[in-house]
Amino acid sequence: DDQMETNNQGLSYNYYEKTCPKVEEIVRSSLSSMFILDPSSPAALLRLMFHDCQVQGCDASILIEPSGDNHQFTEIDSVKNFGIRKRDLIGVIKTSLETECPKQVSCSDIIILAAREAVSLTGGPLIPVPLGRKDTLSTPSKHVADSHLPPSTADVDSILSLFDGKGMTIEESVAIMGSHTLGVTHCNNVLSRFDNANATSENMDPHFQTFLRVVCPEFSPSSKAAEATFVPNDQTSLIFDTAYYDDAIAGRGNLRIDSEIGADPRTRPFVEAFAADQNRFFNAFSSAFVKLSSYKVLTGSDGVVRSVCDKVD
Ligand code: HEM
Ligand SMILES: [Ca+2]
Ligand SMILES: [Ca+2]
Repeated sequence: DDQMETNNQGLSYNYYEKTCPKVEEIVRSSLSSMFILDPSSPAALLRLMFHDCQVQGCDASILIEPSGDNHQFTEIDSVKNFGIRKRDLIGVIKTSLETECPKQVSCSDIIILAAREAVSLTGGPLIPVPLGRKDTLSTPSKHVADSHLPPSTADVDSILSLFDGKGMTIEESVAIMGSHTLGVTHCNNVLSRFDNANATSENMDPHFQTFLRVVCPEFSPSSKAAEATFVPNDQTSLIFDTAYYDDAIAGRGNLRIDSEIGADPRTRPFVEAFAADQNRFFNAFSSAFVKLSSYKVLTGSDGVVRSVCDKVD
């Protein structure tokens, strides 16, 4: 029948059935070749989704390239977006989709589908995602991005309240942090862990601390060296698995949150459950992913389908 099943946010699981039936297939096949060329790109695309959704909702605002007078003052210039990479891959997929079904598929849906493939193609669950997001025409300021993206020193309290604001349970919040099973952290984001004056160094295995100090010696956090050196996010940083939770329990988390989540009495039970049961992690991750990717979406006439992802035209 023609009736569309829509969720609370006005998204639906068969949104492109008539206008671009092959959309999921095209995104998947474009990404599988891109991921072979650079196996670190799934991590970049998963983080890209989080940072887009966190600032003004999942509306592809993060792809807008600063131009003219705006330069240095827009979303992507925020220091919190340090390390965001591979935004251009969304544009490449968009170009293929414009050939197949012109002006139909939004850049914001492509970001979500790319993140979904990042998880699936690295060994995680294949998450059914509702579609129908529209793109924004307004560019958030650097200041807005600074205030909505979490600092690298975020603690358990702050992430629980951040994800609670997206309707997630504690179990789902612990699951979505499992995104750090992929990718890297640059030394500039790690150096605060050596600062014993604040609580950021808690729950750190001494051997792991030694490893971090070797990879990230005492450079200044703003130095080129600190921004050019990185550590893997878990022992299997190209594979979507539960090793992140083993590391959190053992005190081998790179960031304060990756460590504290393994020690805090509110989160530790879920960290242990996920370390022991991959299915339980994948199920909780999938429902958390749908909540995160449905956050403050534009639908219908509230937004547009931009024809080029990095420009508002
Ligand atoms: C809310 C608490 C979070 C904090 C404080 C946080 C912080 C960070 C930081 C500081 C990095 C390192 C960036 C770099 O040095 O290049 C990072 C990497 C990453 N984050 Fe998060 N993150 C959080 C939540 C999330 C969520 C919800 C996702 C996905 C849904 C995510 C996905 C990733 C991925 C995949 C990477 C690796 C990126 C790459 O290799 O390029 N993070 N995160
Ligand atoms: Ca956004
Ligand atoms: Ca992993």
